[in-house]
Amino acid sequence: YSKMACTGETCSDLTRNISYLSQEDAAALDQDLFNEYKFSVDQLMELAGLSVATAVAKVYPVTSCNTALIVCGPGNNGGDGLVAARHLTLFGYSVAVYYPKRTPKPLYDNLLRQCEKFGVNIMDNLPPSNELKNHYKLVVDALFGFSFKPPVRDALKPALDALIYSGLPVCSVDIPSGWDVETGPDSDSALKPTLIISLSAPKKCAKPEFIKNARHFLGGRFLPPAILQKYNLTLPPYSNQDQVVELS
Ligand SMILES: NC(=O)C1=CN([C@@H]2O[C@H](COP(=O)(O)OP(=O)(O)OC[C@H]3O[C@@H](n4cnc5c(N)ncnc54)[C@H](O)[C@@H]3O)[C@@H](O)[C@H]2O)[C@@H](O)CC1
Ligand SMILES: [K+]
Repeated sequence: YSKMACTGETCSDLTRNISYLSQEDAAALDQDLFNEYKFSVDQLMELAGLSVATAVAKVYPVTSCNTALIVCGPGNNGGDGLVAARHLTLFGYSVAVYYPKRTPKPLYDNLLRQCEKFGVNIMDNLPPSNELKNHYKLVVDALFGFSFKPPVRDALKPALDALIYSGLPVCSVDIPSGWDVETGPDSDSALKPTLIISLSAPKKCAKPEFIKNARHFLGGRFLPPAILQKYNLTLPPYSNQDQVVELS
């Protein structure tokens, strides 16, 4: 059982030497990367999406699971999903994207166009959730990330339900969609991912007590060392040139 120690907004898991970010700190860290370190969203999203595709391919190799559905939401979590869709295509997967609520910004328009050009199937409608198993081997949950505030609004409820009731392995980008960023799932019917790829640093909802049955990877290998200090973050080192590190 994990022993937790908390200082300010950050909690560290003493047995695994891992810190977990609050929702507020996750947003503040994100802003620091843009404002102080002068990263563009595109830069970080490319690395985040590449990490997601890399972890998915490690856990669900293309030799056994070659068809993936990616459900993308309206924010940057959805953008990570669009980037991952392109990389998974490059890794040999046959990929479909469902992106029901599109935010009209050049960033997302361009990522979507790239997906089309790479042969990703952009779908306007999903088959019924009980039929998804007939078409795909896994689903990537890129619906909501660290800015999500429950409960899910009606417009995106069907997309979340498709993830929950697909019966497929679910790979959640950064946080499992529908979960409170800090307190995790609110009921037994919440999404139960089989893989979580935390980006930059895990959020509090990714503590072991909430994600018992999932494999957990860290990705988004772009944090400057001074940010680790500022947010009092302890994270496992990446090996060599790896884009992801497994946390359990
Ligand atoms: N610093 C980092 O670690 C980075 C984070 N990135 C990604 O960016 C994500 C955060 O992106 P954003 O801040 O754009 O936000 P999200 O993608 O988490 O979601 C925001 C969108 O969801 C909607 N939304 C929020 N609550 C809702 C509800 N209850 N019902 C329906 N819709 C709801 C909002 O209106 C908004 O359109 C991270 O989780 C991560 O995936 C990466 O792209 C790049 C770098
Ligand atoms: K997600």
